[in-house]
Amino acid sequence: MTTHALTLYNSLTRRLEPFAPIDPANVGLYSCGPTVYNYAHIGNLRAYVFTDTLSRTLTWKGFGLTHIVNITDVGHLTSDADAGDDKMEAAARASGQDIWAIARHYTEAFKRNLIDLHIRTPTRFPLATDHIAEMIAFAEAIAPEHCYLLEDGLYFDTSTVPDYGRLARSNDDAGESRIDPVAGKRHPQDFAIWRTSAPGEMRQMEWDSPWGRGAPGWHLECSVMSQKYLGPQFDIHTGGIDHREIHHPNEIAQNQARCGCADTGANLWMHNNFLVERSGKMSKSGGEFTTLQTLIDRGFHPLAYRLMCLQAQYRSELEFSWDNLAAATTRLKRLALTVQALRDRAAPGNSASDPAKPATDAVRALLAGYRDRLDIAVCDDLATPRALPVLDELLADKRLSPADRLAALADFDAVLGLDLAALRREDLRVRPASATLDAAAVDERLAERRAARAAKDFPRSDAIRDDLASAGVEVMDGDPLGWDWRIG
Ligand SMILES: Nc1ncnc2c1ncn2[C@@H]1O[C@H](COP(=O)(O)OP(=O)(O)OP(=O)(O)O)[C@@H](O)[C@H]1O
Ligand SMILES: [Zn+2]
Repeated sequence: MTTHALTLYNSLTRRLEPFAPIDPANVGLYSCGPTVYNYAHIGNLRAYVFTDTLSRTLTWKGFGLTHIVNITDVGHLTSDADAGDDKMEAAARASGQDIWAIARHYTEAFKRNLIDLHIRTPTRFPLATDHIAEMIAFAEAIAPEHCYLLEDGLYFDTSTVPDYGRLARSNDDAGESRIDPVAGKRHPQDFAIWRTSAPGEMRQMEWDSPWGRGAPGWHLECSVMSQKYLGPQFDIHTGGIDHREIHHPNEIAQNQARCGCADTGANLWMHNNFLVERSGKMSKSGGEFTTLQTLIDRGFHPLAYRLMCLQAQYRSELEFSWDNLAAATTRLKRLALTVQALRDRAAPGNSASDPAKPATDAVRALLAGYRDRLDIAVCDDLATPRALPVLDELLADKRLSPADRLAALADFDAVLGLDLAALRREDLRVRPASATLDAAAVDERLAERRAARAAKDFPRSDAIRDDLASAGVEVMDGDPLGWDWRIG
C-alpha cells in the first residue's frame, strides 16, 4: 500500500489538485494518439513516456485503469485549426501510396516504438476510421443547435457553449492568433467538425454524410472515441501542450454541446511540455526529425531515451541533444551494472552471496522509507527527477542486503518502467548502423590484444585498441563487459 495522496496539475484550473477519481477501481484515461502519416519523432514519444508514467503510477497506487490511446488515421490537417490539407492524404499523394497501407505501416511502427520504450500497451488503440458512423451521429445530434454549414463543411459555432476556450485561456494567452482565417466563419475560433470534399478533390478516404461526402474533423474524433470508451464524464485526458490551445478546447466545446451542460468530458486535463532542440520544437511537419530508430542506428538504447525523459518533470521543456542522451546512457549503464552486481551477489548458490538474513525492524523501516520517498516524489505531479536519486541511494545502501535492495527495486521499475530487474549491461550494447565490424570480429581482435598484452607487446596492444576505436569500438579495460560500440 502506498500512503500519499496523488496530486496532479490540471490545465483547466492551472492548479495542482488532489486526484479524486470517479471510480477508483476503474480510472478512465484518454491520451490523444499519433497522426500516422509518418514515423513518430522522439518529441511525440515523450508524450507517451509521460502517459506511461501516469498510467504506471495509477496502477502502482492501486487504482484500476482503462487507458485509451487513439490512432488518428484521418482528419488531422496540416494546421491544427482549419487550414491546409489532411496530413494523411498529403502523405499518400506525396508517396504515391495507398493511404490505408500508410496508416497501417506507421501505426505498427508506433506500436513498436512503445514496446521498445517499455511503454505498457494501453487497454485499446481505437482507429478514427473505425468510428465514422459514430462521428456522424454525434455531429447530427449537435448540428441543429451548435453548427452551421459552409461550402467546405459543417462548422461548430463556439459562441453556443459557455466559456469557450477556458482551457486555452485564449483571451489572455496568444491562442487565437494561431487560428487561420476561413471565409464565412462566424468567429475566428469556430472549427470544422465535418469537411466536405471539394468538387474534383481526389480523396482516398471519404465517406457519405448528411453534409456531403467528406471526412470528419480531427477534434470530433477524440470527443467521440473518448466518450465511447470512457463515458461522457471520465477522469483524465492527456496530450502535448500544443493541444491545450486548439484541439482540446474544441473537444470540450463539442462535449458540452453533446451533453447540453457545462461539463468538459474529462475532470482533469494534463499536458506534457515539448521536447525541443536548439532550433525549436521538434516537429514532423517541419521536415527533418529524429525518430527512435535514428537513436538506435546511432547506438543508443531506447531506454536511455526513456531515462532522459524521466530526468525532467513532464511539465518542463526538455532539450534534446546527443550529449544529454549520452549522459543518460552512462547513467543507465551504471544502474544496469549496479543491479547486475546485486543480482550476482544475491544469487543462491553463489559462494560470494551474502547469507539470507531475516528482515529486522531496522531493515523493514529502511525499505519502507525508500518506498515512501518514491511515493512522495511521484505523488507530487509525477516528479520523476526526484525519484531517480532515491533509486541511486537505494541501490548503494549497504545497510540492506542485495536481495532486499532488489526487492525494493521492483517498486521503482513498476513506476519508472526502466526494466532494471531484467536489463543486462549487454543489452545496452546497441550496434550502430554504421558499424563495419560485427561482435565476433571485435571479440577476435580483443583476443589478439589480450595475447599482445600477455606478451608485454604494448605497442601492438595499443595499435589494436586504436584500430578498434577507428572502427567505432570503445575498449573499456575496467568494465566487466570489456567493450562497447561508440555511440553518437
Ligand atoms: N516536440 C514535442 N514534444 C512533446 N510532445 C509533442 C511534440 N510534438 C508533438 N507532441 C505531442 O505528440 C503527440 C502526438 O502528436 P501527433 O502525432 O498528432 O503529432 P503531429 O502534430 O502530427 O506532429 P508535429 O506537430 O510534430 O508535426 C501529441 O500529444 C502532441 O501534442
Ligand atoms: Zn485528440
